[in-house]
Amino acid sequence: MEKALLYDTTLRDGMQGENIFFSPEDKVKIARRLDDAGIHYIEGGWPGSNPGAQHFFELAKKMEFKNAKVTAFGSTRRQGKTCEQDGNLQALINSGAPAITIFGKSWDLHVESIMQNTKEENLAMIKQSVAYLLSHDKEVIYDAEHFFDGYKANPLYALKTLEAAVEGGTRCLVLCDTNGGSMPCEIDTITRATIDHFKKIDVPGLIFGIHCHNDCAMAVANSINAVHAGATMVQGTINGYGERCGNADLTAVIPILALKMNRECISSENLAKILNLSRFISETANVPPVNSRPFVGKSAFAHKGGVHVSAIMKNPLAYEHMAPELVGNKRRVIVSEQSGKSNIEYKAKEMGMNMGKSGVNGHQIVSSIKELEDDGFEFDAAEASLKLIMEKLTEQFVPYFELESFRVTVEKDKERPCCSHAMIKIKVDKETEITAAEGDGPVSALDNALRKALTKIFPQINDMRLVDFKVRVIDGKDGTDAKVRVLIESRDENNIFSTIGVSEDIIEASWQALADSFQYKLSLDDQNKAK
Ligand SMILES: CC(=O)SCCNC(=O)CCNC(=O)[C@H](O)C(C)(C)COP(=O)(O)OP(=O)(O)OC[C@H]1O[C@@H](n2cnc3c(N)ncnc32)[C@H](O)[C@@H]1OP(=O)(O)O
Ligand SMILES: CC(=O)C(=O)O
Repeated sequence: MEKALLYDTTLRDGMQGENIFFSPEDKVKIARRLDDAGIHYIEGGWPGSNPGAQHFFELAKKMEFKNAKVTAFGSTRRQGKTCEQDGNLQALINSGAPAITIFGKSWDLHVESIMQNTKEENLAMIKQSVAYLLSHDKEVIYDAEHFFDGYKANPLYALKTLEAAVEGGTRCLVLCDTNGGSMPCEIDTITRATIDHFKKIDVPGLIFGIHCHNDCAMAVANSINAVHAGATMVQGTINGYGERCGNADLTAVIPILALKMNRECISSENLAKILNLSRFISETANVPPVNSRPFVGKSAFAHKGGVHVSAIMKNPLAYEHMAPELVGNKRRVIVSEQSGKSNIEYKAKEMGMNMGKSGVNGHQIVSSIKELEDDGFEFDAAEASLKLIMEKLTEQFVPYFELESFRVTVEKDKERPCCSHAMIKIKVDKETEITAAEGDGPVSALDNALRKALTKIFPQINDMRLVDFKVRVIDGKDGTDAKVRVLIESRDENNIFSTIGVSEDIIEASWQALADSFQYKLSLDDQNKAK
């Protein structure tokens, strides 16, 4: 089995992505998770760039890594300075990182018009900087910035820059598609030609790496093509964060290398941590996870079309390219207007529901759900309400409370902000409860009043809180008024669940979603007790 080396640059190139920021302490936590997942190199930042990066390397000196080597990133020395005079090279050495990655210029356009340098001085900068860092007992990885664009413009010079790095002593050349504009076939051809060139020179122990940006949505494909053409190291970031459109997403690259290309790079135990690693990093970056992200997204193994669900119930291979558990993900079935009876049967089993003795079958349930979706409901976003509807349709619904009436008032005067009050009358076990409460808004007042009424009888309600509230206006059909769809997300100690309400009136729609969340929470607790 051929080996692949996994090089993560989330903490450096990932942080060059818009809105991505990690404090040094965040970086420590992320580095631990990357190490725990078996990543081989963790690039911690550019110590010559900012105090935060330097602080991370101070913290990293005290850390023990079981799998990974920490790498500090920087550039070759500046023109007109010696290596000893170059603050950036000194900061790399002082970082204490055992490995150092420096980038140098491969494209004559950058050498001449951007650095306003000579080609010869650029070669000297590369060779001397590599040699200088090696003389300080560092492993040196050479990132050939813009290598593919440089090769296309002037192949002989681009190869000379790599030769300079090898003459300086590095044994790892990383070919970078810095602008992300290369196509997979170009990556393949140029990587092969470059590797063949160095085979003729015969440098013992020389390996190649790849670093791709995603400007043409090709970063993963280009990285995989480079490996196919002979590269060993793949640089990328978790979730594909990075400059402009990002880097090659390691949450896709790693499963592809391990499962599709049979490269020795990660144990199956660590591969199953990829989903949690992806979620942890998006949580730390405070960026919502992308549902459609291959392998690790919530929808990566979600089946919505009835034809698909019917088939995967017979054999998951029918619509899944791999078992979701291999990357820590799971299969999901969604019920919607695109469903057939199979979605209902699958869902009922998953929810631990039998179809009841009502004589209602999957076909009848699915057509009722299609009618509700036509009215504006959206059950793929509200599985708790879906369960309650299925219970109602199969005559298994046991209400914990019934609404008699509610009244909500909102007051505003020019002196004070808005203030909402709700009064609610409900029936629990033939007893009538009347309560009133205030809230920041009408839904919060209603939530507080219902909570107050139910807490006396069901104290477990206190474990549950409303965490998200979304309203969407849905176009009226057949000349009717526009409706609103309210989605509420609630959370208790162990569960997150979503409920839905639809009405022409926002308070009525909110009430439906709110009432479903309390009903669902109480039935969930009873089910758990019964287990
Ligand atoms: C492809 C990549 O993603 S490489 C990584 C890019 N990442 C970053 O830029 C983030 C960190 N950068 C920084 O904090 C700052 O840009 C610093 C500290 C590195 C440099 O800051 P400054 O000294 O103020 O320079 P500034 O950012 O304006 O310009 C970059 C300089 O580096 C030079 N340079 C660029 N690449 C290289 C290289 N490989 N070798 C030597 N010098 C280089 C440029 O020619 C320019 O030089 P100039 O100041 O003589 O014009
Ligand atoms: C080195 C690097 O980040 C690049 O070339 O894109």
